[in-house]
Amino acid sequence: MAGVFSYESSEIDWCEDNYKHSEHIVEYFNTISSFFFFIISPIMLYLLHPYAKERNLAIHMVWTMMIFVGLFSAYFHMTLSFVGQMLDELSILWVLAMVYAVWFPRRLFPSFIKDRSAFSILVLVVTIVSTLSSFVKPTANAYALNCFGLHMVYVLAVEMRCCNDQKALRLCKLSMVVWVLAISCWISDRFGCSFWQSLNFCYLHGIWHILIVIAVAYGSTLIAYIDAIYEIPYSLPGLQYWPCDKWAIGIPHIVLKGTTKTQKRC
Ligand SMILES: CCCCCCCC/C=C\CCCCCCCC(=O)N[C@@H](CO)[C@H](O)/C=C/CCCCCCCCCCCCC
Ligand SMILES: [Ca+2]
Ligand SMILES: [Zn+2]
Repeated sequence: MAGVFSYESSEIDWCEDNYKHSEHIVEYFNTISSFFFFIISPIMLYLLHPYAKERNLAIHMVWTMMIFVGLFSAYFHMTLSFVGQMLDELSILWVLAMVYAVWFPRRLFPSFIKDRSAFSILVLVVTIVSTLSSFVKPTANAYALNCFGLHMVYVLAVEMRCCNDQKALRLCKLSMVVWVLAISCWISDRFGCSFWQSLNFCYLHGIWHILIVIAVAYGSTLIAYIDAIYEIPYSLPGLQYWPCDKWAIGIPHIVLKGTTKTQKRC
């Protein structure tokens, strides 16, 4: 039993050299880069608050759980233990489940689903089954998670087809580019390690950590914006960048220019 906690008990070993910078941390750069989740998550929680307050406070679960993804990712790369691997992957699975439950467009629900509560129960059942199956062949989990990720990207692309808001279209292109770069780093680290070792550059998985957080921040804001347009249209949602809207890059967030629940009551 203790074996599952022991260093290097996971079948997965990323390209970065083990114990290169510390005798206690197996993959140093991969561990350090996981802390990027701790920087972005509180900012996203703060920026999404006006929209979450208006729509549903459960939305905050997404970025709260992302803090745990960062924590478990750091623990996994620090130890490369089997427990670390499962915590890392299962935390991602449950964030994805949360994203589906709160943001999956109602128009795309299967015909036998009546409302979002019924859809959330379906997501919960699928997630529990996936959690149990993840112990059958743990090396396959990461590929399954990327397939769910790919499905989210497809949903976003479908939703953006009839959008003519220039700011949203630009954000969509940017998030897709960052996601493609991120997934290229992940695949290249997994399958092209000997090439990167010959160049003495084994940091692609750490770069993936940084890029995927940015892609999720951009993509989740966009899907939340589309959700706000359909679900709380009276609040006149718009997109803005933090810290300065005029800058070419920044962190996108939703601003509500119309009435809110509290104003409606008055
Ligand atoms: C369409 C917009 C929806 C955006 C919301 C997507 C929600 C994504 C939920 C969690 C993503 C966190 C991923 C971070 C992983 C960091 C930990 C890590 O590196 N783990 C690896 C082992 O160390 C493991 O091998 C990785 C497995 C693959 C995870 C796949 C996650 C899919 C992410 C999809 C992102 C879509 C962004 C869309 C932008 C257009
Ligand atoms: Ca390694
Ligand atoms: Zn990782």
